[in-house]
Formats: sequence, C-alpha cells, structure tokens
Amino acid sequence: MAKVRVYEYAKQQNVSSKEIINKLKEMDVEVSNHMSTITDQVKVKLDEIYVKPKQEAHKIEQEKAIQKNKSQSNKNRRNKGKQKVDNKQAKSQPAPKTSIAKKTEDVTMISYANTLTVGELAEKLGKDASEIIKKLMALGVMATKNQDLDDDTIELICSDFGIEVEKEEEVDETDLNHYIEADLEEQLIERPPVVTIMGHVDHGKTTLLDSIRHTKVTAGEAGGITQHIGAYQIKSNGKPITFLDTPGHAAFTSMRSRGAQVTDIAILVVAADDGVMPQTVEAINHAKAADVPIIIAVNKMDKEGANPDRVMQELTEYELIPEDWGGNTIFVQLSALQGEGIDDLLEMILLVAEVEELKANPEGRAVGTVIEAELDKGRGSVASLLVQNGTLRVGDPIVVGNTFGRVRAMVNDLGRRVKKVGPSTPVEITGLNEVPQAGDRFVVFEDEKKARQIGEARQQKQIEVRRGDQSKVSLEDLFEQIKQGEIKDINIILKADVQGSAEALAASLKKIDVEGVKVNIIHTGVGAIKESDIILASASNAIVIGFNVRPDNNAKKAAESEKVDVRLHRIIYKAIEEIEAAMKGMLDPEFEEKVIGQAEVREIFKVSKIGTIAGSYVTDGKLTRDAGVRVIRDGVVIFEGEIDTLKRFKDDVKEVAQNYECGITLENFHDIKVGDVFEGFVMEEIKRS
Ligand SMILES: Nc1nc2c(ncn2[C@@H]2O[C@H](COP(=O)(O)OP(=O)(O)OP(=O)(O)O)[C@@H](O)[C@H]2O)c(=O)[nH]1
Repeated sequence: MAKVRVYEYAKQQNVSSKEIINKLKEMDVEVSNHMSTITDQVKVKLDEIYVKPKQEAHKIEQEKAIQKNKSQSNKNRRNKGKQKVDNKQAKSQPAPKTSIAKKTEDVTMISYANTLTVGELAEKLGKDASEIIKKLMALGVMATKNQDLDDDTIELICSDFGIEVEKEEEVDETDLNHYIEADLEEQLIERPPVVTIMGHVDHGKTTLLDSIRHTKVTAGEAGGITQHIGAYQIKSNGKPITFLDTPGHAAFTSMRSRGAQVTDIAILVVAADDGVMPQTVEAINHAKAADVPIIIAVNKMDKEGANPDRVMQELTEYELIPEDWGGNTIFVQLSALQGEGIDDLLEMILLVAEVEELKANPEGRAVGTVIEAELDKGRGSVASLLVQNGTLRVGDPIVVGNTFGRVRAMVNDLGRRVKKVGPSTPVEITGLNEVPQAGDRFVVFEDEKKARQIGEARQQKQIEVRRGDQSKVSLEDLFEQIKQGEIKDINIILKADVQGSAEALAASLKKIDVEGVKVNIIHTGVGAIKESDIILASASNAIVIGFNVRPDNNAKKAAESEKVDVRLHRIIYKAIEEIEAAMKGMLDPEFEEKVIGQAEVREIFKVSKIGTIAGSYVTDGKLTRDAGVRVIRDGVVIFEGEIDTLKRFKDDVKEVAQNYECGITLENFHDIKVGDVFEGFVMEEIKRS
C-alpha cells in the first residue's frame, strides 16, 4: 500500500531527510537511509511531532477559511468532479448532491503524489475502503478497492469528508539522482582521489600515466598483466590513488557535459622546455570551470633546455602561483621518462586529497559513472565503471545511463575477477543489455524488475528528449531565463583571431551590467572554434562567441548536436550590443544571417586587368552571385565583402551548386590563396510567431 519513504515524509514536512533519520534514531527506529520506508505505526508517531503542532496552529484559521469557502468551493468541486465522473462513466448520472460529512477527528488534510487507489485513499483518510466505495457509488462511480482514482474524484471524496487535499509535485522516477542517497556523516569514510592528467600535446601526459602505472603496479603485482579498463589504481605509501586513463581536458569535459563529475584532482603537465602553450591554458580553464584543484607537474626536467622558473612565471598569469611565491598552487618537478619525481607527485596528490576531505559511504547504494564502454563480440556490452559511492557487487541489478541489466562479471584493472568493489574503484562489468556512453551515471537497484522499469523509462524519455529538441542556453531565450531567475551568470566562451581582440572583447563583455546578472568569461582563446570549446560550452551552459573566427567542421557538428549557441561577429561593439540586448530582452531577431554554402579555393589565376580569379569548388550548399562572402583562412575570417563575378567556365551564372567548380572574383580583395574557404551568406528575415 502507500508506504512512505523517509525522504518523501521529509519533503511533506518540509524538513531534511537527515532530520527525520535522526528523529527516528531517537525513537529507536532503525532505518538505513533516506530511501527506507516508514511503517504506518512509525508514521503516526512522526505525525505527532511534525503534523500535529502545525495542525493545531492552522486549525482555527483553516476552519474559518473552510467555512467561508465551503459553499463556493463545493459548488466548484462538484462541477469539476461531475465532468470527470461523466467522462469516466458511460452511463452517467447527474452528480448527486454531496453532503458535507462531519470532519474526522484527526485528519484535516491529505496529500498524495501521482495517483491513489480507493484503498490507499481510504487509508489516508482513516476510513474503511467500503465507505469510500459506497460514496463513489453514490456519485455514480463503480470502483474496486485497487482501482486508481483520478484527481477530481479524489478531491470530491475528500471534500465530502471535509478534508483538504493537496497533490504533490510528481516524482520523476526516471531521474537517477532521485535514488542517490544522502549519506550520514558518520557513515562516510575516506576514499581514494580520482585524478585526471591534462596538458598540452607532447608535454608528456601519456608518459606520465605509464610511468606511474609501471613503477607502482606491475612491479608490485607478481605476474600482473595490466588491463586497460579506462582507469587504474595504484598505491603510494599504502594509500590508493585512482588515475583516469584518458588524458586530456576534452574527455574530462565531455564527461562533465553529461553531468558526471568524476575527477577530484587535475594534474597539469607542463614541459619545462616548452612552457605554457595554448592547450595548457585550455586545460586550466576546463579544470577551473569544473572547480577541480590543480597540481602542476613540471615535466621533462631531464632535458637540457628545462626552465621550471619560466613555467612558474608563465602560470602566475592564470592565478596558479607557487607556494614559494606566496600562492597556494603545488608545483612538482619531474621527469616522466626517467621516473624521477613521481613519488613526490603522488605524495602531493594524497596531500591535496586529504585537504579536500574526499569521502564516500561504502555501505550506501552503489552509484558512479561510466568511464568507457564498448560492444565486445564475445562478451556483449562491456562497460568500465568508476564506483563513486557504495559497493558494487556481482549480481546487482543496475541502471546505467539509458540501459540496464545485472552485473554478470567484474574485472579490475589488473585483469582479475572481483566480486565487489568500493568507492573510487574502476571496474569493468558485463551484463548490460546495451552499450552505455562514457559519462553516463549508474545506480544499483534492489530488484531487477525495478531496474528494468527505470531503464526502459529512461530509454523512452531519451527518445522523447531527442525529438523534443531541448536546447541549452541560447541568446533568444536568455532574457526569459533571467526573468524567471533561472540564470544569474551568463557563461561565455570567446574565440578570436588575435589575443588582443579576445582580451578587449572579454573586458567589455564583463562590464555589461544588467540587473545583477553577471557575464562570466570561462575561456578565451585564439584560433578557430574547436570541438573542445563546444563541449566546454555544453558542460558549462555557455554561449560561444567567435570574433573573426569560425567553427571547424567537428565543432559545427558538435554545436548542432549539443545545441550550443555559437555567435559569430566581426565588430566588437556589435558582439557586445548583442549580448547586452539579449540580457535586456531586446534582442532584435528580425534579420538573421544564414550561411548558404562554402567553396574551397583550389587554384589561383592572376589576371592583370581583373585581379585574382579563384578557381573554386563548392563543397557545401551553394554560392550565389548576390550573396555576401567571407574569406576564411585557417579558421580565421580575413575578409568580408561581395562577390564581383561568379562564372562557370566562361559564363556568368547566378548560382553554383555543391560539387561544381566555378571561378570567383571578389570586390576589392585579391589576396586570395589556395586553401582559402569562401563562405556565402544571406540575411534572412525571421518570422516571429
Ligand atoms: N626527455 C623527456 N622526454 C619526455 C618526458 N616525458 C615525455 N617525454 C617525451 O615527450 C614525447 C611526448 O610524450 P607523450 O607522453 O606522448 O605526450 P602527451 O602529452 O601524452 O602527448 P599527446 O598524447 O600527443 O597529447 C615523447 O617522445 C616522450 O618520450 C620526460 O620527462 N623527459
């Protein structure tokens, strides 16, 4: 029947689950967590504490209100109820007059979520089910004890008993977070840190990961064949540390964009002979956006040109200041190649972990994140999971992302079969009915039926969401979201052709002041908009502004699938105006630029009288004679203007379609090079509904 869980009861009473759990403890009632059910007897006792006093306080007022509204509201309810009853009943009868029964002694108000059966309603009202059935019959509704009642009928019955009724917000059963338990402080124990290694290309991320693993795992484990499962765990001074195997910030943020925060500490590898490079800065911004502490590994110290001071100096610009210089960032100098300084690094990781007080409850429900997953010919769906809380066991019914199953077998990072694993441990499982995605959450359920039900519901929901075109923040609906208090910060990622304009634009954007809404620049960079920018935007609910730059193809695709709003500009004040207008709800979307196609310059002909003719190939869409055109070189817009002539062989043409060659000259621009891309665009009026 309508058993109440701890968290539900807490919600009804507007107090925390923890308070209820503590209260139950005082009452010597044992509950394991906030999902535990409360027996009716216990509920009555709790009501004594939480409901009674409130009722006393409100009783007089309520009674007054009820008296006052009685005639009116009953009339309304009856009408409302009548419609529903009529709808439900083929042989409808006029709704009989309902009489106001005398109010029961103890219940003046009930609440319910979703729906109630006749029996459940009877229980809530403290009545016999037969009494309710009789009332329903009087209303012309034939119902059995286990039949669900609709909202209007519930209201009608309750009003007949003079009881107020309130429908609670529906619980979204498909939301996995809903099953994640709040752990009690005393259940929590220390857990190993989960570390991701980031840094610029070739600064030594992979070498460092290998070096740590080889010195710490294979050596100690006799005959241990390490298995690639997306993460591994080592021990330093007896304490475990988990490393995610995919280095780089893109993987890190793509997980985060799926709602999974798995990394506790980021190691930023900077080669001592190369210093801070563009991807170093990206990695810093990604780690900062995720609010993850950063340890700097100054690598390649064995190299001749190693200059750790320069690295430290350069990083001060990003507020990563060594302790010696009065900051609080940990720097470790090492050589990943020679295995030097690795122990220091591990020690520092454990130190940061200690400060962060990373904890988990091994007794809790097992939850965590998919690190990677694939379809294996022999074993079916294979997923590497990082357990983040609780203990995962072979045989557990589990929902993973939009798939489900039962954990058939588990293998750890040393290739050994294991029966159970605790928090911060990576493990590879089989037994899922489909392949989940990296970054998906998993939750273990008590019974397989429930897991299946939730898994299937999530699958269904995913299909609907895909259809429903749910977008992230876009400038168009920004104002709406600000108005409704959904947004306090507007996050922006800024890519520009040169550092100077990126800085100037960032500085001006930050100055926009609209009703306490803050502009937050989470990343700026120079060059084309890349997929990793879009992923960061998606994870941080940000808008991407491109100043004189364009997204590359992967970024375009990612922006489309992630529904990230990308705004391209050539004039600083226009970019600022647009954001400001959007924040004030004055965005003027009457005309919108539409890119109609792209052509690639394959050959150049210099003709003295005409200038440069670009022998081009339309790779995408079409180009038209009257369209505007931009010249893009290496992702950067170098010219915007008009097409002068558009020819197919010797003939002037109005348009050239995809996969055709053409000759193009531009008005007032002749510095065209092979490999340049012409982007054709038109201004289109937007129909507002
Ligand atoms: N001398 C020296 N070379 C190193 C060190 N660490 C890495 N290298 C070398 O630097 C090169 C790049 O190292 P990787 O570990 O592949 O760098 P990465 O950051 O993983 O590079 P990507 O995977 O391309 O992003 C390799 O040739 C390594 O041998 C070091 O401590 N000293």
